[in-house]
Amino acid sequence: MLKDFIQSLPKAELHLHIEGSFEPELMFEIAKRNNVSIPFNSVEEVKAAYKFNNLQEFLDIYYAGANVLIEEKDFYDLTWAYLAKVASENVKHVEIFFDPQTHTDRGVPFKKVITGIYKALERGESELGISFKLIMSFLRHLSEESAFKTLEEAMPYRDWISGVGLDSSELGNPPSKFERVFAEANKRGFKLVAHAGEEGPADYIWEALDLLKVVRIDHGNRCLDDTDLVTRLANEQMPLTICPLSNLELKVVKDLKNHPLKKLMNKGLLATIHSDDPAYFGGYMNANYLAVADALNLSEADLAQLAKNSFTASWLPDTEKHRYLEEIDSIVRKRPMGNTDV
Ligand code: HPA
Ligand SMILES: [Zn+2]
Repeated sequence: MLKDFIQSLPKAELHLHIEGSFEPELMFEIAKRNNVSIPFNSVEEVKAAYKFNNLQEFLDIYYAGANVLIEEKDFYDLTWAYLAKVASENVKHVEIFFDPQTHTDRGVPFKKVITGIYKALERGESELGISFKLIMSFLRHLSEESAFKTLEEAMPYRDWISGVGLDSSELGNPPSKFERVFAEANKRGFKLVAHAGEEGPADYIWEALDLLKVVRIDHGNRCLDDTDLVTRLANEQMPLTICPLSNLELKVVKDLKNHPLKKLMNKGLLATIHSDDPAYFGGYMNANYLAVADALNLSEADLAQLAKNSFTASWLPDTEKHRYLEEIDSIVRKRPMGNTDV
C-alpha cells in the first residue's frame, strides 16, 4: 500500500511553523495552567473554527492560538509534541520555523521562546534520533525596524539559529521590504529562506531570489505563471518547499487534483513536501504525501524522489544527505516490482 511505502521512507521536514503544530488538546492544557482564557469550550469547537478562505483568515486564528504560549515549558511541550508525532512518521531531520515577534510583541522574552524550543530539539535528537536546524522567521506584516530589532535579540543565541525566514501576510508585503535586514542576516552568516508565491505573484519569487538572496523558496506555487522564472529555478535547482494540505485549506488550490506539484516535478524543479501548520491543516508529513499521491496519481518512484529531494534541499552535511539518498534508493530496489514506476 502507498501508505506503508510513504511510512517506510525517511523524510526531512523543511517547512514547519512550530506554532502551527499547536494541537487543540495541548492548547487547552496550557491555557489552563497559564490561566489564560480561550474563546472555545471544547476541542471540537476549536476544530470547527478551522475553516479558512485565505491566508489571512488562518493567520488571525494562528496568532490567537499562540497567545496561550507564555512560559519556557510551553514552548518545550509544543516542540516535544511535534517531534514525538513526526518520529512516528519516520521523519529523520527537521528544519523548523519559529516566529519570535508573535511572542516578544506580547512581552514574552525571546530567551524563553528559544530556550524551550531548543531544549526540546536537543532531546529529540538524543532520544528520537531526529537531527534539526532552527529558522527564525520575521513577520512580514510588521516593520523592517521590528525585524532588525528581532535580529539583534537573536544574537546571544546565534549558535542555535541556522537560518532566517519570512512569513505571515504575503500580499502587500513584498520581499523588497526586508532587503536590508536580510543583507545584514547574510553578513552574520545565517542561511536565508522566504515564503514567496503562496498568495503573492511570481514577482515576489524573483525578489526573494535577487534581493533577499534566499537558498530556498517556501511554497513558490505561483512560479508557474512565469516561464523565465521556472527556467531559472530549474537551472539553479532552487528548492520549493511545497505544502499540499496547507494549499488546499487556504484555497491556494481549489482541489488537490489541480495541485501544481506534478507540473513542477515534470519541469525539473526541486520540489519537496511538507506540512506547514499541521494542527490547523489536518495532517502531518505522511498525510501530505498521501493526499497529494492520491490526488495526482503519484507513483512510488515519484514519492521516493520527493523524499530524496527533501534531503537534497536540507542543510545537512553532504555525507549525511548521501546516506539518506542511498537508503531511499535501497528501499526502492527492494520493492516487489523492482523499478516501482507502475
Ligand atoms: O503558510 C504560511 N504562509 C505565511 N505565513 C505563515 N505562517 C504560518 N504559516 C504560514
Ligand atoms: Zn509556511
